[in-house]
Amino acid sequence: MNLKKAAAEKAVEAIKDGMCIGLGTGSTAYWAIQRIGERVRDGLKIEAVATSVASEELAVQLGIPIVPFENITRLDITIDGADEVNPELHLIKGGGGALLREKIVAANTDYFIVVADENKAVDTLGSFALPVEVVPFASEWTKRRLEASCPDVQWRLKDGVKYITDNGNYIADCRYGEINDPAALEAILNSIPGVVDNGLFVGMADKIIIAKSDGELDIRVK
Ligand SMILES: O=C(CO)[C@H](O)[C@H](O)COP(=O)(O)O
Repeated sequence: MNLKKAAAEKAVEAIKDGMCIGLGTGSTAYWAIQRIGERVRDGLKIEAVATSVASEELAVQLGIPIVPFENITRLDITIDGADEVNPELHLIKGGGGALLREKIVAANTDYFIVVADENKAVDTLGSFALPVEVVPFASEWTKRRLEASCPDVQWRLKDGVKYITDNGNYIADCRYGEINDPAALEAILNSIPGVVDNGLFVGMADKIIIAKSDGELDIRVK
């Protein structure tokens, strides 16, 4: 059974005619976009924005109407994946490098649905290295500031060079171990000059759909 697909397809059931939809990024959001594409082919009337170039390209291939961000003021529903979800519905995101656009989109959405397989459910956030998006200017200085609060900070690399986000920035992957107060850490990180944003999504998810290997869906709501 494809757990990511099962969670994603359940989430897509919430989409109705006339809605503006935020499309997430990653291998779980991929299945949501595929299903939305099928429903559009069957006559669903929606408009969408995407949280990454990759998701936008996929949506366009599938015939999902993509509109400029400036053309809409608010999204009805966004469906996106996560790297970790905790029992309070707080998240770590950004494993795919799209955390900034994902957070902007989630923050401007009325109902943010997170889809995941059971491997993403944790009691305490922090096993997954927290992605922090950093502007390239003086980035080693910013990294040193991050190291003041985190024992293990590594630049994300792609093909041996620093990974560049869709926004032209770097990602520092920060291993904190257990993150017991995500809201406090989010505020600390975002107060460091040079940090654009970080992958902690605190209090943003309205619903989390976790597909389990026994075939059940674990659905958590705010
Ligand atoms: O935050 C993300 C991308 O920036 C993804 O939603 C997250 O990494 C989960 O990815 P996947 O569904 O492939 O496991």
